Amino acid sequence: MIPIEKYHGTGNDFFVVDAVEPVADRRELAIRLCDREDGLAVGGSVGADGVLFLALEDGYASPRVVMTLVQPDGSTAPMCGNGARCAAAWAARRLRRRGEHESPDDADDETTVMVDTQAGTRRATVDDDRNVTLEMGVPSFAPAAVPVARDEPLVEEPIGELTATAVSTGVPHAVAFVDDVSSVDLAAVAPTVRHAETFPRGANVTVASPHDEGFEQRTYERGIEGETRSCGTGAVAVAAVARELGHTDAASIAVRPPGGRLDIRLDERGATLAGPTEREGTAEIHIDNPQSAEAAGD
Ligand SMILES: N[C@@H](CCC[C@H](N)C(=O)O)C(=O)O
Repeated sequence: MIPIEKYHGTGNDFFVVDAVEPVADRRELAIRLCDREDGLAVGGSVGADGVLFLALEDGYASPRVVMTLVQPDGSTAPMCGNGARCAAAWAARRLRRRGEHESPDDADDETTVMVDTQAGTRRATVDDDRNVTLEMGVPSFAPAAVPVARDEPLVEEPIGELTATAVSTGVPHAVAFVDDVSSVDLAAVAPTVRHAETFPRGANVTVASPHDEGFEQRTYERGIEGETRSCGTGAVAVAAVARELGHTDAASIAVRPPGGRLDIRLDERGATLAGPTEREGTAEIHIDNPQSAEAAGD
């Protein structure tokens, strides 16, 4: 039996599997468990936006968690903002249970964890209420970084029915500002942008519109091929593009995906992404037949 935990960050939900577990085919497991109709049911929902395989390495001054995200279509993503926040919350919970979370620069009620992703190592702080603040690096508009198949940054250009700006926040996003995100038929307009030739590795498609304290956000994700309740790299992309296009000069920007609120800070050192995480429940699966899993509850 393989233990599974379920976490979400503002509605972007993930199964978590400790990397020590003997999973021979991670792709096959993710495809099966994440299916929204026939996948694994935990905490009142079926399936998930991905499986996080996490390896906790605690022999460092700040413990590290090595994160691999396998998405519902079996692809891996180099970065996931909400996934990395959930990974940090998972690691902090383990460390606290072992009584190992103290490090010299930790505040009393915070745990610092380094999250190793394919996009780089990101520092995360986790408070007692499972709010996680994650360093996200410097968003890049450089064509090679996104990547886009051209020599100049792609800024406010028409692609399909959207006017998009391309940015990398660890993964590629095409961000389009619209009057009202709720009036966009994202399932209809996003696939043309997501598969546009200008994005050789595809793109996540994020729409944003002004909101009292910041911006509303909706994202159609690569690897899920549909809209998610929240996307952390997308929220940072909204903030970065808003700043680039002169829609805001605020240092702290609230971005509201359908699943909650994320707070982004931007300065010359890079972006931080902050918001809540939640541990929804647990299950155990037989690796040969994950669909027969029984939710164990907490
Ligand atoms: N939901 C994630 C982004 C996950 C990766 C994305 N689907 C991709 O393939 O680029 C987030 O919170 O950032």
